[in-house]
Amino acid sequence: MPGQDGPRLVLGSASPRRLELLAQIGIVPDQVRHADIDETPLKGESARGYVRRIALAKAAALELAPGDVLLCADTTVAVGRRILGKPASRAEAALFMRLMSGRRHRVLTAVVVRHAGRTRERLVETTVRMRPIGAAELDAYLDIGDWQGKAGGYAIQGAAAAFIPWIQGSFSSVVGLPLSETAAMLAASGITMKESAP
Ligand SMILES: Cc1cn([C@H]2C[C@H](O)[C@@H](COP(=O)(O)OP(=O)(O)OP(=O)(O)O)O2)c(=O)[nH]c1=O
Repeated sequence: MPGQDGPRLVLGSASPRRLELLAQIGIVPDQVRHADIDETPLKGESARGYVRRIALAKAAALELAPGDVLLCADTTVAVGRRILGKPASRAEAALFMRLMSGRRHRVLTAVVVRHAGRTRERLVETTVRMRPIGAAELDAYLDIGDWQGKAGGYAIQGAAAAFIPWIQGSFSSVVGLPLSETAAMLAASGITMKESAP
Protein backbone atom coordinates (compact mmCIF):
# COMPACT_ATOMS: atom_id res chain seq x y z
CA MET A 1 0.00 0.00 0.00
CA PRO A 2 1.27 3.48 -0.78
CA GLY A 3 1.13 6.28 1.76
CA GLN A 4 2.73 6.40 5.18
CA ASP A 5 3.96 2.80 5.24
CA GLY A 6 4.68 2.25 1.56
CA PRO A 7 7.94 2.89 -0.27
CA ARG A 8 8.88 6.51 -0.94
CA LEU A 9 8.94 7.64 -4.53
CA VAL A 10 11.82 9.85 -5.63
CA LEU A 11 11.40 11.48 -9.03
CA GLY A 12 14.87 11.98 -10.44
CA SER A 13 13.94 14.68 -12.92
CA ALA A 14 13.91 18.45 -13.21
CA SER A 15 11.24 18.26 -15.91
CA PRO A 16 7.97 19.91 -14.85
CA ARG A 17 6.25 17.83 -17.55
CA ARG A 18 7.21 14.57 -15.85
CA LEU A 19 5.77 15.78 -12.54
CA GLU A 20 2.53 16.81 -14.27
CA LEU A 21 2.30 13.54 -16.16
CA LEU A 22 2.65 11.56 -12.92
CA ALA A 23 -0.03 13.74 -11.30
CA GLN A 24 -2.32 12.86 -14.22
CA ILE A 25 -2.29 9.23 -13.06
CA GLY A 26 -2.58 10.12 -9.39
CA ILE A 27 1.06 9.62 -8.47
CA VAL A 28 2.76 12.27 -6.35
CA PRO A 29 6.47 11.80 -5.66
CA ASP A 30 7.63 12.19 -2.07
CA GLN A 31 10.72 13.96 -3.32
CA VAL A 32 11.96 15.51 -6.58
CA ARG A 33 15.70 15.57 -7.19
CA HIS A 34 17.96 15.48 -10.17
CA ALA A 35 21.62 15.11 -11.02
CA ASP A 36 23.24 17.00 -13.86
CA ILE A 37 24.86 14.55 -16.22
CA ASP A 38 26.67 14.97 -19.52
CA GLU A 39 24.09 14.33 -22.26
CA THR A 40 26.49 14.37 -25.21
CA PRO A 41 25.90 11.44 -27.59
CA LEU A 42 28.88 9.15 -28.18
CA LYS A 43 30.33 8.93 -31.66
CA GLY A 44 28.22 6.57 -33.79
CA GLU A 45 25.78 5.89 -30.96
CA SER A 46 22.27 4.81 -31.98
CA ALA A 47 19.30 6.82 -30.70
CA ARG A 48 18.01 3.80 -28.79
CA GLY A 49 21.41 3.15 -27.22
CA TYR A 50 21.78 6.82 -26.39
CA VAL A 51 18.44 7.33 -24.67
CA ARG A 52 18.89 4.17 -22.57
CA ARG A 53 22.40 5.14 -21.58
CA ILE A 54 21.32 8.63 -20.48
CA ALA A 55 18.29 7.44 -18.50
CA LEU A 56 20.44 4.82 -16.74
CA ALA A 57 23.12 7.44 -16.02
CA LYS A 58 20.49 9.78 -14.50
CA ALA A 59 19.31 6.92 -12.27
CA ALA A 60 22.84 5.89 -11.27
CA ALA A 61 23.82 9.45 -10.32
CA LEU A 62 21.45 9.71 -7.34
CA GLU A 63 21.97 8.20 -3.87
CA LEU A 64 18.93 6.39 -2.53
CA ALA A 65 17.83 5.64 1.01
CA PRO A 66 16.98 1.96 1.58
CA GLY A 67 13.47 1.20 0.37
CA ASP A 68 13.20 4.29 -1.83
CA VAL A 69 11.96 3.93 -5.39
CA LEU A 70 13.70 6.13 -7.94
CA LEU A 71 12.12 7.05 -11.27
CA CYS A 72 14.20 8.63 -14.05
CA ALA A 73 13.64 9.05 -17.78
CA ASP A 74 15.16 10.49 -20.88
CA THR A 75 13.43 11.62 -24.05
CA THR A 76 15.12 12.15 -27.37
CA VAL A 77 14.14 12.73 -30.99
CA ALA A 78 15.69 10.87 -33.91
CA VAL A 79 15.44 11.82 -37.58
CA GLY A 80 16.86 8.88 -39.46
CA ARG A 81 20.11 8.13 -37.62
CA ARG A 82 20.48 11.68 -36.39
CA ILE A 83 19.86 12.36 -32.70
CA LEU A 84 18.20 15.68 -31.90
CA GLY A 85 18.63 16.68 -28.28
CA LYS A 86 17.59 19.96 -26.71
CA PRO A 87 18.56 22.81 -29.05
CA ALA A 88 21.17 25.17 -27.65
CA SER A 89 19.77 28.17 -29.51
CA ARG A 90 16.83 29.42 -31.54
CA ALA A 91 18.93 28.90 -34.69
CA GLU A 92 19.50 25.25 -33.78
CA ALA A 93 15.79 24.83 -33.02
CA ALA A 94 15.02 26.23 -36.49
CA LEU A 95 17.43 23.71 -38.02
CA PHE A 96 15.79 20.83 -36.13
CA MET A 97 12.29 21.93 -37.16
CA ARG A 98 13.35 22.15 -40.80
CA LEU A 99 14.77 18.63 -40.55
CA MET A 100 11.44 17.33 -39.21
CA SER A 101 9.19 19.40 -41.50
CA GLY A 102 7.20 17.26 -43.96
CA ARG A 103 8.46 13.92 -42.65
CA ARG A 104 8.29 11.40 -39.86
CA HIS A 105 10.62 11.17 -36.89
CA ARG A 106 10.89 8.98 -33.83
CA VAL A 107 10.56 10.08 -30.23
CA LEU A 108 12.23 7.70 -27.80
CA THR A 109 11.72 7.72 -24.07
CA ALA A 110 13.68 5.42 -21.78
CA VAL A 111 12.23 4.94 -18.30
CA VAL A 112 14.33 3.58 -15.44
CA VAL A 113 13.09 2.49 -12.00
CA ARG A 114 15.59 1.66 -9.24
CA HIS A 115 14.37 -0.08 -6.12
CA ALA A 116 15.78 -2.53 -3.60
CA GLY A 117 19.00 -3.08 -5.51
CA ARG A 118 17.20 -3.73 -8.80
CA THR A 119 17.13 -1.55 -11.89
CA ARG A 120 14.28 -1.94 -14.36
CA GLU A 121 14.07 -0.18 -17.70
CA ARG A 122 11.67 0.24 -20.60
CA LEU A 123 12.18 1.92 -23.92
CA VAL A 124 9.13 3.35 -25.68
CA GLU A 125 9.25 4.51 -29.27
CA THR A 126 6.64 6.74 -30.90
CA THR A 127 6.51 7.87 -34.52
CA VAL A 128 5.46 11.47 -35.13
CA ARG A 129 4.61 13.02 -38.50
CA MET A 130 5.03 16.75 -39.06
CA ARG A 131 3.39 18.41 -42.02
CA PRO A 132 5.54 20.76 -44.10
CA ILE A 133 6.09 23.96 -42.10
CA GLY A 134 6.45 27.29 -43.96
CA ALA A 135 9.17 29.83 -43.13
CA ALA A 136 6.77 32.43 -41.69
CA GLU A 137 4.92 29.99 -39.44
CA LEU A 138 8.21 28.49 -38.29
CA ASP A 139 9.36 31.97 -37.26
CA ALA A 140 6.10 32.58 -35.41
CA TYR A 141 6.44 29.23 -33.68
CA LEU A 142 10.01 29.88 -32.58
CA ASP A 143 8.92 33.27 -31.19
CA ILE A 144 6.73 31.46 -28.65
CA GLY A 145 9.91 30.00 -27.13
CA ASP A 146 8.47 26.50 -26.69
CA TRP A 147 11.67 25.08 -28.21
CA GLN A 148 13.66 25.73 -25.03
CA GLY A 149 14.40 22.65 -22.94
CA LYS A 150 12.56 20.27 -25.30
CA ALA A 151 14.11 17.40 -27.20
CA GLY A 152 13.94 18.19 -30.91
CA GLY A 153 12.97 21.78 -30.11
CA TYR A 154 9.20 21.37 -30.00
CA ALA A 155 6.42 20.49 -27.57
CA ILE A 156 3.59 18.34 -28.91
CA GLN A 157 1.52 19.44 -25.91
CA GLY A 158 1.89 23.08 -27.04
CA ALA A 159 1.46 25.03 -30.27
CA ALA A 160 3.48 22.46 -32.29
CA ALA A 161 0.33 20.32 -32.21
CA ALA A 162 -0.78 22.45 -35.17
CA PHE A 163 2.02 20.84 -37.22
CA ILE A 164 1.34 17.24 -36.17
CA PRO A 165 -1.53 15.48 -37.95
CA TRP A 166 -0.57 11.96 -36.85
CA ILE A 167 1.36 9.98 -34.29
CA GLN A 168 1.76 6.27 -33.80
CA GLY A 169 2.53 5.21 -30.25
CA SER A 170 2.30 6.94 -26.89
CA PHE A 171 1.43 10.64 -26.63
CA SER A 172 2.60 10.85 -23.01
CA SER A 173 5.93 9.33 -24.00
CA VAL A 174 6.49 12.17 -26.46
CA VAL A 175 5.79 14.64 -23.63
CA GLY A 176 8.39 12.86 -21.46
CA LEU A 177 6.96 9.79 -19.70
CA PRO A 178 4.98 6.88 -21.19
CA LEU A 179 2.26 6.68 -18.57
CA SER A 180 1.00 3.16 -19.11
CA GLU A 181 4.48 1.61 -18.98
CA THR A 182 5.57 3.88 -16.12
CA ALA A 183 2.50 3.02 -14.03
CA ALA A 184 3.19 -0.69 -14.50
CA MET A 185 6.85 -0.32 -13.55
CA LEU A 186 6.00 1.70 -10.44
CA ALA A 187 3.26 -0.73 -9.43
CA ALA A 188 5.85 -3.53 -9.52
CA SER A 189 7.77 -1.54 -6.87
CA GLY A 190 4.70 -0.90 -4.72
CA ILE A 191 3.93 2.64 -5.94
CA THR A 192 0.32 3.20 -6.93
CA MET A 193 -2.16 6.11 -7.00
CA LYS A 194 -2.21 8.15 -3.82
CA GLU A 195 -5.81 9.36 -4.00
CA SER A 196 -6.76 7.30 -0.94
CA ALA A 197 -3.59 8.11 1.00
CA PRO A 198 -3.77 10.49 4.00
C1 LIG B 1 9.44 15.98 -28.10
C2 LIG B 1 9.01 16.63 -26.82
C3 LIG B 1 9.87 16.72 -25.73
N1 LIG B 1 9.47 17.34 -24.57
C4 LIG B 1 10.38 17.45 -23.42
C5 LIG B 1 10.29 16.31 -22.41
C6 LIG B 1 11.58 16.43 -21.65
O1 LIG B 1 11.37 17.30 -20.52
C7 LIG B 1 12.52 17.11 -22.64
C8 LIG B 1 13.64 16.20 -23.02
O2 LIG B 1 14.69 16.35 -22.12
P1 LIG B 1 15.14 15.24 -21.08
O3 LIG B 1 16.65 15.28 -21.04
O4 LIG B 1 14.48 13.93 -21.35
O5 LIG B 1 14.56 15.77 -19.69
P2 LIG B 1 14.80 17.13 -18.94
O6 LIG B 1 16.17 17.66 -19.17
O7 LIG B 1 13.65 18.06 -19.28
O8 LIG B 1 14.64 16.71 -17.41
P3 LIG B 1 15.51 15.63 -16.57
O9 LIG B 1 16.72 15.24 -17.38
O10 LIG B 1 15.87 16.33 -15.30
O11 LIG B 1 14.57 14.48 -16.35
O12 LIG B 1 11.73 17.45 -23.79
C9 LIG B 1 8.20 17.86 -24.45
O13 LIG B 1 7.84 18.40 -23.40
N2 LIG B 1 7.33 17.76 -25.53
C10 LIG B 1 7.67 17.18 -26.70
O14 LIG B 1 6.84 17.12 -27.63
